[in-house]
Amino acid sequence: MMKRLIKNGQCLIDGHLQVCDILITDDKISQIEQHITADVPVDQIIDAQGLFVSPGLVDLHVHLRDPGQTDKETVKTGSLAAAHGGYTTIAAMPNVIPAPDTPQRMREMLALNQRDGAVHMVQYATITTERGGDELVDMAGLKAAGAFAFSNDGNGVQTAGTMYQAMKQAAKLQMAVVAHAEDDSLTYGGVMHEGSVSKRLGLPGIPSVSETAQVARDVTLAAATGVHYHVCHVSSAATVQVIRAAKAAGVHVTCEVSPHHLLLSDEDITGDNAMFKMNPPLGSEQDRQALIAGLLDGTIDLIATDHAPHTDAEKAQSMLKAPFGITGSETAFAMLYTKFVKTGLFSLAQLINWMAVQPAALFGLNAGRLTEGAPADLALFDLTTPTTIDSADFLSKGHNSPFIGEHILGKTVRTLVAGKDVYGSKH
Ligand SMILES: NC(=O)N[C@@H](CC(=O)O)C(=O)O
Ligand SMILES: [Zn+2]
Repeated sequence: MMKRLIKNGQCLIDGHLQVCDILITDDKISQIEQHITADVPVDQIIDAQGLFVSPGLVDLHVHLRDPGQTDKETVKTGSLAAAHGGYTTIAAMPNVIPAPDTPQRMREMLALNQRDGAVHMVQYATITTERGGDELVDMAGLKAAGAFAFSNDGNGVQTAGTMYQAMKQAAKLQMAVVAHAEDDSLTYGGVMHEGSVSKRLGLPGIPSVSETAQVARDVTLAAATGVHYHVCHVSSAATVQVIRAAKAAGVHVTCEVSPHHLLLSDEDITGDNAMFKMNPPLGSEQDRQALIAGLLDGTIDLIATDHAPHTDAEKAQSMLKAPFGITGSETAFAMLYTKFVKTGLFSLAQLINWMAVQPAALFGLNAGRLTEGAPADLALFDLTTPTTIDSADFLSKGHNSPFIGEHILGKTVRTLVAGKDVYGSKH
């Protein structure tokens, strides 16, 4: 038996930071007390003086590019990047090549995740074959093979009838449908949010109705089928309102917002810079305020990064040519802590609720809690020493972050998964 004692950390107890000691026995948390005087000798003492000891964060939306685009990321680098960000459980999106759209491909994907993942991983299957068209996957077979949920992320499901049939089957299997909502007939080849900024910059805009119209369709279908419908990276005020109304009507809908949509708006785009190109695009300042309000009133359930690494060469191109997506795993906690908790808009307990507790609870994952008997998945953050986000510190292959150079608090000091060090023990 391996016993490790985390001494003198600060834990959230009843919503407030209090000094605590945490005893880890093998892969579980065996005791949490203000002071643990180990009567049995421990194998190691980890000094957490002055550090925030958090339940490991849970990210329901990451892109690891493996197999198929390993110049952008691999399961190994992407999961290490997650660990660097304080995440101990991540859900990998299926837009890899080949996509996990059959039970056999799912088994191969899970074997790769198991072999190379530095943190706990769950895996999305696609909704349709090759993540497009209208041919539904073998949902029962994919569930039996170990799929976490179904998503065509990267693309919306264009045909209502296809989404309806997918939801019916997923409901029967008690699996969630996780939607990238985007109606392709409403995007007009845009590269950023359509509004005054896109006009000023002379760049083609994506009207936000491309997201809202599909979410409105889908909450109607979700009501009719009873499925758990989860909306990815909600980005506009109108979409928040559709989800708010659907929740009030009793539809089983949940949703996530990404850190970048909370932190940035199209007003931050001052020129043709692909570091600000992602899908859905950054909305207006009014959209950003509606996303914050949606989180605070419970319409938005959780925060997920949509970590989407691309190569330096791809993102050095014009907004017209570069691929959509920015990284997020390694910057999310520190950016949100610095910009929202330090400024008093969110409490630390709310942030941890959105980044760990809720994503686990809503999807039935055994994660996100710092309690006796829970898995020893922990992140230690330094909330007091100022640092600067430096791409040289990234473990991701991607450096496509608009937050490089930001001055932050909340650097990750150490991350443990199932009682083992996965980040920081040598740093
Ligand atoms: N968000 C993005 O801009 N890009 C994602 C796909 C996605 O989540 O839509 C990607 O895989 O690169
Ligand atoms: Zn998406």
